[in-house]
Amino acid sequence: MSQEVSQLLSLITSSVKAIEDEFAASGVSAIPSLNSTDTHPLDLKPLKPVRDQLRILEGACAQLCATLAPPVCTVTDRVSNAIFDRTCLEVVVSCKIADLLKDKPDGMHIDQLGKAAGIEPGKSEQIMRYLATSHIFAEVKEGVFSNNRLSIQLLEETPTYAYVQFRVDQTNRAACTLLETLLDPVRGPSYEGKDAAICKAYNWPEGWFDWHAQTEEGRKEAELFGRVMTAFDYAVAVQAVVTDYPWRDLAPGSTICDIGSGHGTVAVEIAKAHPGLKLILQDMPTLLKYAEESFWPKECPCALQEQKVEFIPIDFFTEAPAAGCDIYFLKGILHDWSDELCVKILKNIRKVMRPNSKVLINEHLLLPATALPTPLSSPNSAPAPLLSNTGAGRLRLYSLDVSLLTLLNSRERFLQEFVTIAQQASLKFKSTWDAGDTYILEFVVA
Ligand SMILES: C[S@@+](CC[C@H](N)C(=O)[O-])C[C@H]1O[C@@H](n2cnc3c(N)ncnc32)[C@H](O)[C@@H]1O
Repeated sequence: MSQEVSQLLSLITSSVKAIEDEFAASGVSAIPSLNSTDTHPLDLKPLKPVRDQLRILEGACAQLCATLAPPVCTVTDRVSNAIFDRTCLEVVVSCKIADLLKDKPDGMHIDQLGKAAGIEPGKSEQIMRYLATSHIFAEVKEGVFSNNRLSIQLLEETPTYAYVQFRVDQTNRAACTLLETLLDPVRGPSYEGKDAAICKAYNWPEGWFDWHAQTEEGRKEAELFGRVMTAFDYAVAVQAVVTDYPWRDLAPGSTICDIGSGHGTVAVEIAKAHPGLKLILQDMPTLLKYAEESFWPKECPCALQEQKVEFIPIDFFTEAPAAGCDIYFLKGILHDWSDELCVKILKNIRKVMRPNSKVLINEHLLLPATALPTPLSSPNSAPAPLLSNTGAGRLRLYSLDVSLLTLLNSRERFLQEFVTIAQQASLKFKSTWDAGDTYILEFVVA
């Protein structure tokens, strides 16, 4: 066995053992079978050791398979699977197949299921078997399909359903024009939102968020996008932003201003965990309307009753946020915009900060995909022989990066890039907090 293969194998063994230990310590030691529809407390709240080990496991498994499999298989599979994963998910989400299988633990025969979905049964079977082969849905016996732990994520009531709809439809249409956009003499070299692939695909004169703000169709889509962000937040273990940053050290009554809050997926969790804090959510009016009228009354009615949460519309390029807050929190905001526009947003915040206010920038941090050891100064770390960015263990970040390119003509950044941008708004870097897949970067008045 080559040294690299044996190192990868031992990473797989040690990470699986560590994850099993965490399941045992969680109080619900049984790991649910993939073919059940059971949930586990760690599903939505994976602890830091589980997340760290899972990244290693995913990176090592993918690297081992890519090392041992014939290269032609890996590359041809990659392109076919990408196309047909998307296509088959589009079919099952549009035909609401997970909902048709709800509360049917013994599954449905494909004749009955195809008929209910409105698709010829033989053809439905091809779609369902492809997905069951990649563990989304279970084929309980030949020709009989049921939900499983993955397919229940496709029930219409879940945020993941909205996420899949958004990706297979709007993102996909935009992605199909990416090559043409990259080679376009005007759009190719531009970093302006209005020149993104999505604007070419839909013929929009302005950028994606302008479309959200300015058109009726866009406002409806913005509401859906709030649900999309909730699913994404769960996928990047957003709970860690709440558990791994010391919010508890803030004095009761301290105010956190969540800028570009969306519905406030994180803010709502902070409000539940720290009811003494005050939250101010600032975003476009459409998102705040849904947040105030639907999301918060369901998720955290106490915060509304006790007036611990306020909703204040903002255009963060032209207006300063609420003055004098203890914390200005920006999650997944700066990665949407060019350096120049990020400086504009931060300068607007800087204007209203008190001397001891903090700015928390919650973002992913890029690392190169080299096979070299991670620099010691880096907040990420991957054991050899994994890629320094953990490869498949962090692929979600790099697909998000290409998604930002496609939808907004923007990109994820390296730590030093955030420090440089913040300096231009007279903010000084203090420290980094590890929060799930993302990091919280703390800045103070320079
Ligand atoms: C990627 S989402 C992040 C949402 C939320 N922070 C989260 O992580 O779930 C970006 C948010 O910025 C908001 N946004 C975009 N342009 C804005 C502007 N000019 N002023 C205020 N909010 C804006 C969008 O409506 C959206 O909710």
